[in-house]
Amino acid sequence: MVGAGGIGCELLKTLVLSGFKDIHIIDMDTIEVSNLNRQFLFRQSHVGKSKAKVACDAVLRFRPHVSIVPYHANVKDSQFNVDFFRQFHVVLNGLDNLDARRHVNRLCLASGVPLIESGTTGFLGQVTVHVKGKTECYECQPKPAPKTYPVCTITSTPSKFVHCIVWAKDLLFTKLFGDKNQENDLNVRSSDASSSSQQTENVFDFRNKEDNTCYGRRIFDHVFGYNIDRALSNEDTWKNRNKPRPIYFKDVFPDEIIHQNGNQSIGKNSGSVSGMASLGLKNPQDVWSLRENATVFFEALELLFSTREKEIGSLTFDKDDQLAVEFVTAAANIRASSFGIPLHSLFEAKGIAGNIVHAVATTNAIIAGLIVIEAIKVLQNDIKSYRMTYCLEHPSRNILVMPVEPFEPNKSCYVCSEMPLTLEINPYRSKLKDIVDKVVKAKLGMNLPMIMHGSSLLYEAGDDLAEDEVAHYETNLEKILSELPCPVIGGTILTVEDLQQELKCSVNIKHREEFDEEKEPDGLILLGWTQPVAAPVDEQPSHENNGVKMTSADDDVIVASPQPGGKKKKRKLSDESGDPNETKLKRRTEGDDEEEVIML
Ligand SMILES: Nc1ncnc2c1ncn2[C@@H]1O[C@H](COP(=O)(O)OP(=O)(O)OP(=O)(O)O)[C@@H](O)[C@H]1O
Ligand SMILES: [Zn+2]
Repeated sequence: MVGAGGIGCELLKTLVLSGFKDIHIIDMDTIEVSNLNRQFLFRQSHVGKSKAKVACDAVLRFRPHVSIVPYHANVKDSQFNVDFFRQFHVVLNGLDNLDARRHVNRLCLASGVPLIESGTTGFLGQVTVHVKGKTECYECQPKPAPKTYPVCTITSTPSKFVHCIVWAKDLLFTKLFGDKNQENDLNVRSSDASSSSQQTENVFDFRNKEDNTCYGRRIFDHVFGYNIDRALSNEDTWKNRNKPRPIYFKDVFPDEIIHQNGNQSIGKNSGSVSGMASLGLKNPQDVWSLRENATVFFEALELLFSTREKEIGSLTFDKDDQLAVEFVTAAANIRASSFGIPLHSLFEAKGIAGNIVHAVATTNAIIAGLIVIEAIKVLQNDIKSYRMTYCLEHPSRNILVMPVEPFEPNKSCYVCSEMPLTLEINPYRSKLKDIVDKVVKAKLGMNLPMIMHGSSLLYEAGDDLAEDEVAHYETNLEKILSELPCPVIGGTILTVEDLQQELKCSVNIKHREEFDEEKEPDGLILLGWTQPVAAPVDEQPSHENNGVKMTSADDDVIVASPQPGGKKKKRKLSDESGDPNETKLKRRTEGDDEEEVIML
C-alpha cells in the first residue's frame, strides 16, 4: 500500500478484514489535526506521528496476527527500487499526487507487479487496474492538468478572487518568503526614483537598517500602490475594463497606527502562531474590512519574519500553515479591493488557495472497498473481470458506481511501450538544460535522469556523482545542443533513462527553426507524449462550491483516447456488455422514476 491517508486508512482496515495477511505500507507524512475527521485510525494523541506506523499499530490491535510492515518514507526514495517492488503480488495506491503515482506506475511496470490505482475528490472517485501488457498503464491516457491562468490576468487584470489568490500565493508570498530568485512577474524595480542606484535595486531586498515594519510598509506601497499606478498609466489596458484603485499605506492608515495586540508575547517557533488571533479576529468565516486585511497583512508578515527566520528564503505556501494562509488571504483581499472584486473570508480563501475540495469519508470507504475487490481479482488472475470503477457525483443513467472495462495498453505510450518520442527543437539555439528541465523532468516525469547520445553520456543526475562529474554535467547543461562535445542535431537519437524507475525511451531529435511563442513558449514540441489536458477555461470556480475549484485528476469517465487514428473512443460500460458477474438491484423511490443501483 502506498499512502496511508484518507483512502489508505479505509483500505488497510478493509484489507485485513478481508483476509490479507502480509501488507507493507509506505507513507511519508505525519498525522495532522485536519486528518482526524476521516482518517479514523488516527487520534488526537497521534498528531505529529508517522501515518504508516500509527495505521499499522491501530490495525494490529484488532487483527494482531496480520503482518504489517510500515515505512515512514517517500516512495520515491531509492530503497524502494525494482527489487523491492518485485516482492509483492499487487501494489495498491492511495496517493494524492500525480508525481508519486507516475513513479509507482513505472516501478510496477518495471517489476511486473500489478497496480491498483485510486483517487477521490469530494463525491467523485475511481479505481483502476493496471497490469503490464494486459491493461493500459497509469500513463497511457493523458491526465487533466491542474488549471492554469494566463500570466497577464494574474499580474495585471484580475477579474475574479481566485486570480488575486494566485497572485498572492504564487507571486507575492514566494518573492517575500520563498525563493527570491525565482523569476516571477511582479514588478520588482524600485518605485523610489530618488537615486539611480535605487532604481535598479530589487524592491524585495531589505535595505540598510530597515526593520520588518518599515520593510512591510514599503512592500505594501510598492505592490498595492505604485504597481497599480504604473499599470494605470497604460491607458489601453483599461479601455474596456474597470480601472483599479491604487492603495497606499497612508490611504488605509491615515493616522499611521496599526493596532497590533502584542505579537511580542508569542513564543518563537510556536506552531500555533496566528496573526488574526493576536489581533482579536476570531472567526475565520468573517469577511474582514480593507483595514483589517491590511492589519493582518502586516501582522502575518512580521510574524513570518520573526518566528520563521530559518525558513525564510525557502518557504512554500502550505494550506496547513496558518500564517501563510493569513498572509495570502489578506494580500489577496487587498488586491481584490483594488480591483473592485468582492472580498472573501479566510476560510474561503484557504479553500481556494489550497485547491481544497472537501474530502468525503464515504467516497474513500467505497473506493477502498472497490480496491480490495479488484485486488482479489488480480490475485486470482481473473483478467476478464477486471474493472475500472468510477463514483459519480451526479448519478447519470441512474448509476452511482460505474464499472467499465479496462482498455488495452496504448501502443504509443512512451512509458509502457517502446515507442520512441520525437522532439522538435532548434539545436542551434536551445541548450541541453532545456531538454533536461522542460522535457525530461517536466514532461516525462523522470526523477534521476540520464541522457545518452550513443555511448557518450551527456547528462546524469544522482547523489553519488563525483565532484568533477557534477561540474562536467553542469557545463554541458549550459551548452547549445549542437555545440556539445557530442553534438545533438536533427537526426540525433538520444536515449533518456531513469535507472530508478527503470524507464528508458528513445528521443528522435528533429530540427525545427521557428516556434510560435504563444503556442509553444518552451520553444520545443514533444511528439508521442500524452500531454495533460488542461481543464476547460470556462470551468471557473462557482459560488455553489465556495469558490473552490475542482481539480480532480481522476474524474474523467469518457476519455479522449490517444489511440492511433486519433478518434475519440468511449469507454465501454460493463453493464452494457451484459456481464453476468454483476447483479442489478432495482429499487423504487417514492415519486421518482425507477432507479438502478449496480451492485458489484
Ligand atoms: N511520494 C510519496 N511517498 C509516500 N507517501 C506519499 C507520497 N505522496 C503522497 N503520499 C501520501 O499519500 C497520502 C494521501 O492521502 P490523502 O489524499 O488523504 O492526503 P492527506 O495529506 O492525508 O490529506 P489532505 O491532503 O486532505 O490534508 C498522504 O498520507 C501522503 O503522505
Ligand atoms: Zn502506458
